[in-house]
Amino acid sequence: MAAVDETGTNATTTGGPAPLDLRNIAQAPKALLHDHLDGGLRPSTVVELAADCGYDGLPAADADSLGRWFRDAADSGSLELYLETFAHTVAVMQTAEGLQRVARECAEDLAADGVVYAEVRYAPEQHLEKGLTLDEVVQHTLEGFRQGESAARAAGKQIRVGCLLTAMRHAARSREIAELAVRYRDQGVVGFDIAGKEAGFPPSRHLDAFEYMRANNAHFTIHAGEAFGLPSIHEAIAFCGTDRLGHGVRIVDDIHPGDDGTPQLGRLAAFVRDKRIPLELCPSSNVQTGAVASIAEHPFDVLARLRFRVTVNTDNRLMSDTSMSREMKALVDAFGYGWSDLERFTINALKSSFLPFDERLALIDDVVKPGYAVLLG
Ligand SMILES: O=c1[nH]cnc2c1ncn2[C@H]1C[C@H](O)[C@@H](CO)O1
Ligand SMILES: [Zn+2]
Repeated sequence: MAAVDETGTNATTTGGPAPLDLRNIAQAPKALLHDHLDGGLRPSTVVELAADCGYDGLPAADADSLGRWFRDAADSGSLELYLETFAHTVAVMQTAEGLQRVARECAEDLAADGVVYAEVRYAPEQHLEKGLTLDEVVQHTLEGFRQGESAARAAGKQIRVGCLLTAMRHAARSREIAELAVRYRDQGVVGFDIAGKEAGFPPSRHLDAFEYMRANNAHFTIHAGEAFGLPSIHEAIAFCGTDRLGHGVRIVDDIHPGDDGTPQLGRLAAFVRDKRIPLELCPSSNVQTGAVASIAEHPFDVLARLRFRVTVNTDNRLMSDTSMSREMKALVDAFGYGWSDLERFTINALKSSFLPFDERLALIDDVVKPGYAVLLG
């Protein structure tokens, strides 16, 4: 993989590290663990699918205005208001064609941005309004991901997409969705998750779903420690046995300066770090929902310096008007990271992925390390 500078020339010809600009970051192999299918549609696709399926509730008629509307509406300072914007994407993802197209474009867009491995999640229970069954929803989405992987390959880009099935935490279908995830584990579903409003809906409401996953040696992550703090993280780990934390950013509330000023970890933070529990951090999304005040004040750097298993994620590319490369660039600008930091975050993500171990290793050794070696110069 050749790195290019802003003029499009090959960075390796000049020697030394490639400039850390957006274009070169897009060339770097990246791994993404936390991206919502219904939060990553192209605005133009939302407009077209709405016309196809007769949805007349869109807040804007053309793709550019609609893209701006999503970003502005999601910039709400509250998770509850942020989540309201999904009504419009979910509305156009109710048919076989809609689901396949959105999944295909998701894989293509991530691949074009240099993502080589992605775990993309969505809640099948939200896509039954026009009569599809849960199984059909999963089958159409998996078919879309496979089509997107092939299209990316034809365009010279390599990507592997694993799917996570999410249950909505305010609803009562989590056990059913966990069973669905296990049923499709050999066809591209790599794990399970719960998402939605955090306050008032603790992860322990869904204990039987997590027990089912554990009983089947299957992987799961839990959105926790985003809009609600340490109790939610504690439950997700201690009672539910989560493999990873979706966001988990509020773990920083259990880290305080000691008498000599160095950060001291409370028991929960120490447990998360000791156990290498991955944090699926999503910087831009956290600013939009008010979980943190700005990227510069994001605990990402504190956690990275303390050697937590930090990973960089997009959460919702449409609502945050972002991409994997832009999230990385924002962190580079805020904290002065270099290529070796970005490589470490990428390897962290692959180590934490729900892929079989040998496949994780192959991506790290054959794709990620050689890719960053070129950029490091
Ligand atoms: O960041 C989030 N926190 C909690 N729930 C979320 C977040 N982003 C998306 N969701 C919800 C809205 C989607 O409809 C659902 C499934 O992808 O997950
Ligand atoms: Zn999320």
